[in-house]
Order: sequence, then structure tokens, then C-alpha cells
Amino acid sequence: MRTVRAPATSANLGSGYDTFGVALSHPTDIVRVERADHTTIEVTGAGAQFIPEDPDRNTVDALADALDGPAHIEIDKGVRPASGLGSSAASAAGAALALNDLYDRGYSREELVPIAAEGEAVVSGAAHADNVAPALLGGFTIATENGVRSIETNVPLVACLPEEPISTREAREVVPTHLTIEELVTTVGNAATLSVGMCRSDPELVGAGMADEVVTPNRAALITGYEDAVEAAREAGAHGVTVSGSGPGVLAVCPAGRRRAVAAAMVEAFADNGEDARAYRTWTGNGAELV
Ligand SMILES: Nc1ncnc2c1ncn2[C@@H]1O[C@H](COP(=O)(O)OP(=O)(O)OP(=O)(O)O)[C@@H](O)[C@H]1O
Ligand SMILES: N[C@@H](CCO)C(=O)O
Repeated sequence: MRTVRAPATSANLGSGYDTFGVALSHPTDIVRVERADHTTIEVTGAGAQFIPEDPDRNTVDALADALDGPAHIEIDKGVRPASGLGSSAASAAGAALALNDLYDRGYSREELVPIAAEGEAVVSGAAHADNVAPALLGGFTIATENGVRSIETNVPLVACLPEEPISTREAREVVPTHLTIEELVTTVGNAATLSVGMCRSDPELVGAGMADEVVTPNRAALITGYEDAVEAAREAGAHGVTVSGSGPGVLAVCPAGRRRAVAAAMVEAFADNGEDARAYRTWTGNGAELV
């Protein structure tokens, strides 16, 4: 038996669609694996009622196949599904690390990233690695088709989750398929600024680099109360605010001492729009770990 704690993650960070991701210090999923003749899955915890235990529809079965490691897999969800905090990726990363160790497959964490990304394809239709990369490696990650890069960083964050779920599959349908050269230039500048900010653990630079006018506005339109939440967070001291992953979660970066105020302001703004929301005061964190 192996047990892994795997973190929530936030992908895109505005300017890094399908590329950037960060691990959050909490919430986390706990994944337990035990050798078995064939794979079975048991899910408990946050939003468990919305997560299929049928192996063909759960992210973790693809990993048991890829690692040739049939197992009874117990997932205790701390990361609510369809929230924008990489719920499916937390389970996939946790199962990948646990099965790799249980069956002594010897893959490095970097090598496990594309394997875990295949689990994402089961739920979103695309094997994007921007959640599984930080869930496995921790810190800030840049996932491209040429591989994944990661750096340790220390940035205060608030993740606010409205109740109304949004599925990644549906949110990918509103992403534009083309952009202008002006939009490309602006996006490159913002993404580079954000990367420098992460390298320096500088929340102000990270916040500036989160700006995005290409993907984020279309995603934001799916989230009731988004504009008000952004405005409230900024008034409370946030340096930058964006859609977390495919939403409906909203991610704010702020000075460490402003997290409580930013969290309260966002929850109140959603409530004013008739949306229940909860906020996590968190930091960039570590990747999945055996416990
Ligand atoms: N182990 C799992 N954990 C969570 N969700 C799962 C799992 N296996 C399958 N799913 C399904 O995946 C969907 C949630 O994944 P989705 O990518 O939409 O959300 P997310 O991972 O919270 O968000 P995001 O990727 O935008 O951060 C739900 O439909 C859920 O039933
Ligand atoms: N990059 C992905 C993250 C969500 O899984 C998206 O925005 O669709």
C-alpha cells in the first residue's frame, strides 16, 4: 500500500494558457493504492458524488494502465471537482506517484508528467499538462510540448471558489482559435513578466503578468459575479486576479498580509451576486508527496 498527498493547482495564470501552473499549499487530495488483479476505484470527500468510480471515466485508471499497475485506488478528495483548482489532476498526479513507487517503475517526476496528463484527456478531451506538472513538481511550472520546467517560488495566493461548477471540457469550447499579432506581443510580454515575478517570488510582478485579454475574458463571462470579485479583490490589495484554470475558481495574488482581506472581499462580492463561494488563503506549495 502507498499513500500520496497531492496538491490543488492553478493553471494558466492569465497569460500562460495551457502552459503555466502553480501548486497550492492546500487543499489536497489523498490517494491510496494497493496491488490488485484489476483496477477498482473508490472516491470519498469533497464532491465525491460527482466523480465516477467507473475506471473508464476516472482520471486515475489511465495511469494504472500506462504504468501497468492494476490497483485498488482510494481517493479522498480535498480538491472539489470542476472548480478550476486542478481536481482531476491532483488525483492523476497522486495516483501516478503512488503507483510508480508501489510497482517500482523508476520514472522520475518529470517523466510522470506526460503519463499523468493522459488521465486529464479522459475528462477534458485534451492531454494538457499544466495542472499535473505543478501537482507533481511543485512551485511554478511551464509545460510545453518540449517538456516541463519548474522553479521553486514563494508567492501568497487566494483561491476563491464559487459553488456553480464549470467543466473544463465546456470551458475549452469558448477559447478563441486565433489571435492578432498585437495580442501575441502583449501576451508574450505578460507571460515573461509573470515568469520573472515567479523567479523572484515577487507578487507584484506576478500580478502584473497575469493580465490577459485573449482567453480570460471569454472564460470570465461564464462566471457569475466575476467582474465584481476582481474589483473587490483589487480594492482589498490584490496585485493581480484571474480565472483559475477553466474556472469558476478565481485566483488572486497579493501581499502576504492582505490574504484575509482579499479572501473576504471576493466571497462577499460573489454573495452580492447570489453566488455562494469559499476562499482558500494559500501559498505556492510543494508537489505530491508520499506520506
Ligand atoms: N479523480 C478525479 N477527481 C476529480 N474529478 C474527476 C476525477 N476523475 C474524473 N473526474 C471528472 O473530471 C471532471 C472535473 O475535472 P475538470 O478538469 O472539469 O475540473 P478541475 O480538475 O477541477 O478543473 P481545472 O482543470 O479547470 O482546474 C468532473 O466531471 C469529474 O467527474
Ligand atoms: N489549461 C486548461 C486548464 C484546466 O484544466 C484550460 O484552461 O482548459
